[in-house]
Order: sequence, then C-alpha cells, then structure tokens
Amino acid sequence: MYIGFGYDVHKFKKGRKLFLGGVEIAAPKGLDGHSDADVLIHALMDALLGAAGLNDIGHFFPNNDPQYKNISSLKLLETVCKELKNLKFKINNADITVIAQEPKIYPHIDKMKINISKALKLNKARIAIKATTNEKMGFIGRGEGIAALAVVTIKK
Ligand SMILES: Nc1ccn([C@@H]2O[C@H](COP(=O)(O)O)[C@@H](O)[C@H]2O)c(=O)n1
Ligand SMILES: C[C@@]1(CO)OP(=O)(O)OP(=O)(O)OC[C@H]1O
Repeated sequence: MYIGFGYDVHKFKKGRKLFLGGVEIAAPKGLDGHSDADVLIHALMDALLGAAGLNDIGHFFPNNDPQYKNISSLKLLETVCKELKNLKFKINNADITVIAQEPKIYPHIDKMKINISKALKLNKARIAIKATTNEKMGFIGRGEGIAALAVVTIKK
C-alpha cells in the first residue's frame, strides 16, 4: 500500500466561474488559475501522483502551456489516472477536505463524488469529501481563496 498527500490553494477572482470537484457552483466569484482552478481536484491529483512517486501536477500540466488554459481539471484527473494505471497502480481510496469560508460545499458533495468516481473508475464509496470553514481566520477566513487537502492510498 502506498499513501499520497496533496495540498493546493487558489485565490478568488471576479468574473471566473467556481468549479469544485468538477461541479460548477453558483458563487459571486470563481477561483483564479490557468486551468478551471478546481482546487479540490488539484489536491487530489497531487496526492495520487505523490503516492506513485511521480512529479506534481505542474510537471505534467505546465501552467504556461496553452493546451491547459481553462481546461476542466476532471480531464487532467483522467490523465493522472491513466499514468497510474500504466504503472500498474490501483487506486484504493481518497479522502479530501476543502477549506472554504464560503460557499457551502455540502449540497454539492454527492455530485462531486460521482464526477471523481467516473474519472478514476473508483467506487463512489471509496471517496470521502468533507468541508470546513476557517472560522473567519486568515486569508481563507476573509474569503480570499479556497484550499484543499487530499490523502489517497493506492496499491500494485
Ligand atoms: N465551505 C463549507 C464549510 C463548511 N461546510 C459544512 O459546515 C460544517 C461546519 O463547518 P465549520 O467550519 O463551522 O466546522 C462542516 O462540517 C461542513 O459540513 C460546508 O459545507 N462548506
Ligand atoms: C492545473 C494547472 C494546469 O496548467 O494550472 P492552474 O489552474 O494554475 O493550477 P495550479 O494548482 O497552480 O497547478 C498548475 C497547473 O498544473
């Protein structure tokens, strides 16, 4: 069994759509980034790559490469899944936490799990997604951005 950990953070930007776990969530601002800035999926991808002993997402999907401009991070997740499968790794489970003062994440968690389950071809029951505010403290508490953490286990 191999364990991987991932962390990512993106700041809010006016005029951008908010994507988390591949779900478009109605919000006054979205997250800034080269891709769709889906911070939840980014943390998950880094956890998967880390568990497999591979480089991080910036190595696989450079943020100056036009082919990744505004790309759905679910597409990138599918590519990461293929990388692991090529190395004969099987994903066991994923446990993800989103830290966001706003918006509320819980109404969207089931759809997020379905999206990730499809992209990874992993049973939905093996995917946990939780959310917490930052109790109004720090940059997340002030609503400047959203962070996500992910832990995965994989096996050969
Ligand atoms: N962006 C968020 C933050 C929190 N939740 C849900 O609310 C619960 C309470 O959050 P606290 O930070 O006050 O502990 C939390 O357990 C989540 O269920 C959320 O959905 N979205
Ligand atoms: C996802 C990528 C894709 O170009 O771009 P960003 O959306 O800027 O996200 P980041 O978390 O900075 O990771 C880098 C890139 O791999």
